[in-house]
This record gives sequence, C-alpha cells and structure tokens, in this order.
Amino acid sequence: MALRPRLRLFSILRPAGVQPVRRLATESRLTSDHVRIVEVGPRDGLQNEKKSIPLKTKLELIDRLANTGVTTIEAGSFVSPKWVPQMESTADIFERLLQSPPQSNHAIAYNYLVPNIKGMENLVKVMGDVGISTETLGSPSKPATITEISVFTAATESFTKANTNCTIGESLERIKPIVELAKTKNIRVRGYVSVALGCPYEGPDVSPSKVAEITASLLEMGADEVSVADTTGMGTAPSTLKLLQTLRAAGIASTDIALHFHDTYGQALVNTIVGLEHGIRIFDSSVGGLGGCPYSKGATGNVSTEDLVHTLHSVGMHTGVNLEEMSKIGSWISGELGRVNQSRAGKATLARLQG
Ligand SMILES: CC(C)(COP(=O)([O-])OP(=O)([O-])OC[C@H]1O[C@@H](n2cnc3c(N)ncnc32)[C@H](O)[C@@H]1OP(=O)([O-])[O-])[C@@H](O)C(=O)NCCC(=O)NCCSC(=O)C[C@@](C)(O)CC(=O)[O-]
Repeated sequence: MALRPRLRLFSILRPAGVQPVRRLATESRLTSDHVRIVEVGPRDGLQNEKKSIPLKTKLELIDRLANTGVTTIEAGSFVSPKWVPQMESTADIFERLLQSPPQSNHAIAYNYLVPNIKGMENLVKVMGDVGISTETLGSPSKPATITEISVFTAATESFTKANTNCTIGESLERIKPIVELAKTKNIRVRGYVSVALGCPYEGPDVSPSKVAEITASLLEMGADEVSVADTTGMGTAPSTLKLLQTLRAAGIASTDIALHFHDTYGQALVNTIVGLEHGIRIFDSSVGGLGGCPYSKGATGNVSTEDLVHTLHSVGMHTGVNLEEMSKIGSWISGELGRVNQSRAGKATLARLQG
C-alpha cells in the first residue's frame, strides 16, 4: 500500500558499486502498512545510565511496555559487567521473564544483546537453570513468550575497537559461534551494524558499501534480520537513502532490514520516512527517548517510541502500539531516572489527556 499522503522526497541516487550477495531470510513477514516497532528502552535506553537502576524498576518498565502493544522488547544484555555495569542484572531479568512473563494479550519476543560466546553460554545456562525453553507455547489465554538475541558489530574499525576491543573481522568471527549455538536452541537472531551513518571517530562519511558488506555477512551467517544503526544521529535524508539503495543493490531485501535511529541531530523521523518509502517496516526506538552512547560525544538517546508511533500513524501505518499508554510510561521512567522526557509527542499526548 502506498503511504498516505504519498511521499516522494528525493530523487533516485545512483547506487554504489557493491557486488550483489545471496539473498537470505527473505520471506515477507509484514504487510505493507504494518510496522513492527522494536522497543529498545530497557537495554539501549538504560545501559549508559550512571546511577544503578534497581531491578524492580527495570522489571516494572518491561511489564508496562508489554501492555502497550509492542511485540519486541530489548530486555537486557549479556555483556561483561566491567564494560557495561548497568546490565549486570540481565540474568535476573531473563529468569523472571521466562518464569513469569508479563500478562499480555499478544505474543512478545524479549531480546538480549550478546557480545561473545561467553555471553551466549551465560544465557543458555539461565535457560538450563530455569528449565524453561526459549519459547512458551501460545494459547488464547496465554500468548507465546519468545526469546531472541542480538549480535553486534560496526561499520568502522575505530568504533569496533572502542565498543568491543577487536577489529570488524574479529567481531564477525566472534559472532559465528554465537549464531550457531542460538540456532541449535531455536533462538531467533538479530544483527546490529553500528555507526552506519556516521562515526564519532571517523566522521559522517561511513562507506555504505562497507555497511552492505557487513550486513550481508550477518545474514549469510544466519541472522534473521539486521538492524542498521545510526548510532551518532549524523544520518540525513540523502545519506539514509543512499545507504538503503546500496543495501538493495547488494541484493539485501528490505524485509531483512530494521532501522535504528538516534535523534541527536533531530533527523530520526525524517530518516524514518525515507526508510518507509524504501520498504523498511521494522524500526527501533526507546520509550521517552532514553539512551545515549559513551563513545559518541553529545549523542542523545534513540528516537522516542512515542514520536515514532505518532509519525507512523500520521502517515497511515499501523503499529498496534497504544500511544497514550506509551506516553505515560515515557513520563514515568523519565521521572524515575531524573531525566527530561525527550518525547515531544509523548508530552503533548499527556497534556491533551490531562485536558
Ligand atoms: C566483548 C568484550 C567482552 C570484550 O572485552 P575484552 O576486555 O577484550 O574481553 P575479555 O575476553 O578479555 O574479557 C574481559 C573480562 O570480561 C569478562 N567477560 C567477557 N565477556 C563477558 C560476558 N559476555 N559476560 C560477562 N563477563 C564477560 C571476562 O571473563 C574477563 O573477566 P576477568 O577475567 O577480567 O575477570 C567487551 O568489549 C564488551 O563487553 N563489550 C560490549 C560493550 C557494549 O555492550 N556496548 C554497548 C552495546 S552496543 C550498542 O549499544 C550499539 C547498539 C546495538 O545499540 C546499536 C547502535 O545504536 O549503534
């Protein structure tokens, strides 16, 4: 279905010369006017908060998000606590979500970031300890709870070194056994390519061909989708379009791609529209615009889920997400963290509700 009103913002740029790769995981998962939102607040949003956040608050955040209509929630990260102390409670969160998932009237996938095989083994150990498989069977009264993981790398060597202490090539080698183990457990895998539209060390001119090459490698390894991330928020409408065209020219289907925008320069929603026009139907966001990046000076959080939902609905897309509920959560969690609520649509929605 065409967007309403039909938006044709930019002329077609000439795609970069990337060799087409084998297309994998290409089945169409979404109808053309349905967008799946990946709520990353409990992981990407909280991971850089300096003050330790109580487990109770993290669980309450996840429980409340589970009742907004979102179908994928990033719940935590099996990383080294020396690198990301805020994510230390992830095993407890995973255990709680396996044993007593939030009440919800639809299936929800809970996603965990995994940087290396040690993280994956830790996740598998929790599953063994709890004795519950990664997918509880759904029924009308108890919809399925699904476990997913995300593996991550980046499009520049400097960022990869800062974030994971290795080269891009080494990071891809690290990812292979993680994906293999995940597949033996029937766990769906998401890949991330960070700094796809700008790097804090190497500037805005990140090679789209390099992003395409890494995305293709992740899909070839068995990733079910790849989230292409504008970590610094440097992406613009033309650079987003050029990147998407390069991915397409490389044989990568739009159904295999998610877009992950940070809103540092206020371009996330414009870039979202470019993505929509290009057939992307999976977008990442965080409630209240939580987040930041320790390696990217001045970086703000992800685009807020409330702003994203408002924009998507305004162009006739369906998300299944209740904007009013999401706005209440954005206000609540911002208060809990002592942060300013970054969502304009969230604040406006609440003001309207309060009359
Ligand atoms: C990959 C490493 C571990 C390499 O870090 P390293 O220091 O090279 O690794 P190491 O193997 O030498 O391990 C160092 C210590 O960490 C332990 N360790 C090692 N692995 C684990 C683990 N999984 N869980 C628990 N502990 C672990 C390990 O046992 C050892 O402990 P010690 O012997 O010193 O006591 C490190 O660089 C790391 O954890 N990096 C992750 C950083 C991170 O999480 N960044 C944020 C996520 S990416 C992101 O946010 C971007 C994204 C996805 O949102 C998209 C976007 O917007 O761009």
